[in-house]
Amino acid sequence: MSDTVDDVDLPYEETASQQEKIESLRDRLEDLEDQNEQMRDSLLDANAENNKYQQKLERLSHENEKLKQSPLFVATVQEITDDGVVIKQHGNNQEALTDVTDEMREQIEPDDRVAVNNSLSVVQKLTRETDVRARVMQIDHSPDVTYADIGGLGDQMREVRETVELPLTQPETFDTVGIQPPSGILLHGPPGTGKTMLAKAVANETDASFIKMAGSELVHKFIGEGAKLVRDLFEVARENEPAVIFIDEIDAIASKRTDSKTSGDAEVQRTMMQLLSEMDGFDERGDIRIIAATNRFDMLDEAILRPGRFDRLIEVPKPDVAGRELIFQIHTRDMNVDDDVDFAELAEIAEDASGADVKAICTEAGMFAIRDDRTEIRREDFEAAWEKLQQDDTMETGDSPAFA
Ligand SMILES: Nc1ncnc2c1ncn2[C@@H]1O[C@H](COP(=O)(O)OP(=O)(O)OP(=O)(O)O)[C@@H](O)[C@H]1O
Repeated sequence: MSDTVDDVDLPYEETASQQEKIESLRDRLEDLEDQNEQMRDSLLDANAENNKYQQKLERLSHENEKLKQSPLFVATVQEITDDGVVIKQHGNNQEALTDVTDEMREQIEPDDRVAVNNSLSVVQKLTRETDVRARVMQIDHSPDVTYADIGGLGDQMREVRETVELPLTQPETFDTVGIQPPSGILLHGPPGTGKTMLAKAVANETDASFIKMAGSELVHKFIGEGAKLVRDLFEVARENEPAVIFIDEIDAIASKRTDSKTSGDAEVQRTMMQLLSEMDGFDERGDIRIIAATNRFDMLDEAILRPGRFDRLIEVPKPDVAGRELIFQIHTRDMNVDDDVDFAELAEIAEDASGADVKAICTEAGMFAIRDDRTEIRREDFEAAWEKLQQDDTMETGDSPAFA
């Protein structure tokens, strides 16, 4: 708006008469008014158009949100072709050819997992966070359990160290002796006896990542994905070498074959086969050790116990009286315990308690002291805690005194 009168191109000659100048200026004014009118119309049209697009955008965003909210299905990208994207749906394993936006096409690649809606359009690519594998697989780069935290499992600890720690820390010893280190070890025994702790401790003491997968979650929650998740598990371990893979509740994917031919069984079989084939390729696996755990040893399929697979079986029983005493000492390390508390005596009383039970007794004893407005935990607190635990357990299970 810096125009001054001097800049304006006057619509008349300097020599024109006053009357002619006025006429010319009036004409120019009319022209300008017309132009102004036209521009205002265009502006109004553009505004109306803009509103229309704005509304459309809002509607589409809303629909997009709705699409994302309605249940989505998980599929794996098989192939990206000029005709569209071939996806394989999880659950029914059916393949479908679907179209994707250019933007999505750039983001995805074969083997990616994607969420699809009812009409099988790809709505989003699953990232590691949203991806189920992040939910079935827990990766702990430095677990905080040490051997000193485990009470009463001397023999088991020695065996775990020999079979897991030695191949990781001194692989050359095995080369010199000319034997292959055991492939996988299987810890079996009642719940809450320290199987997970053993696996975590050995990972910690060898500076290995601890990668845990729960067998039951694998087959019950992520139907149709078991085999892929097992493949992913080993891939993640390779990315995080040295690593200890811990498969908890392995019975869920490796129980004896049943005669029933339901699709669920077929899925479990596929998952187990994948696990076996990963284990059979163990030689190339480098710094990865595999530990599995089960409370249902009797249920296991022989196939997983063959040489080269889980060929080292370690029983992790409930602690004996000396073990319970040690576990009491471990779990009261940071507690303000009265001098009159005798752990040997408590260990006698808490007969049949597992390590997890002993821990629960300690925590509960602390709660009794707090409720009684005390900061020191007395012998009667531990006794009351054990009583309570037994009662709770009888109410829950109707039988066993010790809970899992
Ligand atoms: N031997 C033990 N020494 C010290 N604490 C123990 C011992 N066993 C169990 N605990 C306590 O119980 C908790 C549960 O143990 P853990 O998860 O290792 O048992 P688990 O055998 O893997 O059980 P599950 O079969 O139910 O998975 C541990 O975090 C620990 O506090």
